[in-house]
Amino acid sequence: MSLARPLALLVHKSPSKAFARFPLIQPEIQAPFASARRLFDYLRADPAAASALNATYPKRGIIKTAATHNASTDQKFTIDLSPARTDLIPSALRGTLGAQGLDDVLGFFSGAVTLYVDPLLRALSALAGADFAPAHAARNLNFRLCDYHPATAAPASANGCGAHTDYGTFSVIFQDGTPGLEMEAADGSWVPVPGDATVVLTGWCAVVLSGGRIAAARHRVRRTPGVRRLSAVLFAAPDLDVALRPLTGVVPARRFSDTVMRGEIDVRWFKETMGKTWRKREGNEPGGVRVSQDSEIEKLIWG
Ligand SMILES: O=C(O)CCC(=O)C(=O)O
Ligand SMILES: [Fe+2]
Repeated sequence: MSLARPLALLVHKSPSKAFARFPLIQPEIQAPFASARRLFDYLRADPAAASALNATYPKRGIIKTAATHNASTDQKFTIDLSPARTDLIPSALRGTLGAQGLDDVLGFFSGAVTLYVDPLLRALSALAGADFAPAHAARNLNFRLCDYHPATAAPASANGCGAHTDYGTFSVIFQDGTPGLEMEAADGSWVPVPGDATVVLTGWCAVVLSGGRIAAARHRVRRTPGVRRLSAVLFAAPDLDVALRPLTGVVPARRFSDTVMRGEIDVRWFKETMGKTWRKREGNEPGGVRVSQDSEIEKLIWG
């Protein structure tokens, strides 16, 4: 019924049969997981350092540890960075954390940006039949480290990260070799992704900009009790002032809501609105945990 083509690339040496239909590319860079682990361990052992880091971004904080006391939310810890946030860290703290793994982590993300952002924007442009580059000129990027640590409020829970669709254009997920990431197949079943694959997933903004010619990939992370898993994710989204509607020149593959077609939603508003339900699922904003944030977004986008 729809022409939508999901973009799910796996960078994996020995592709499993389940992903044979996806294009595969060789891994070109590895995330520094020993350094990421060191950074999480250092910040969790030193609450004063964690508070000092969070004070550089008082709106939301940088390291999030709600899972230590909240059993019903995602059972993970995250460190959310961006080029702008990193610049706000005072130099003494930056030096301390740099030696505790942050330098390696930021060096890695900067290499990943160089290697992945332009080629992936070109790939999406080819799928959509319109140029994605102008809407991404200002580089609205976020870097996230996830630590699915066994010691959380619900150590036996399998819920590492609830089912969701990323809000932006694409996300590149680097994994430490531990399985747990799953992608939703067309029939609604969950397909495990090999733990050593690097995965490129598209998000809601890719769906809208491409006029529905690119689909978004719903995914989740399941935990194995007692097993620690780390991931590093590079998120790319359109510039905040871009109107969230099909790019000029795109013939929509399906009907969007009038709100979207009139260009009434911009990326800043969409990110803020989606982020709210997101943070509830992750336990970083008060409110009930929603079963699905995606149905609400679908209503807004498809009308
Ligand atoms: O940890 C992972 O593999 C995925 C994390 C994720 O989907 C997210 O943070 O949006
Ligand atoms: Fe995600």
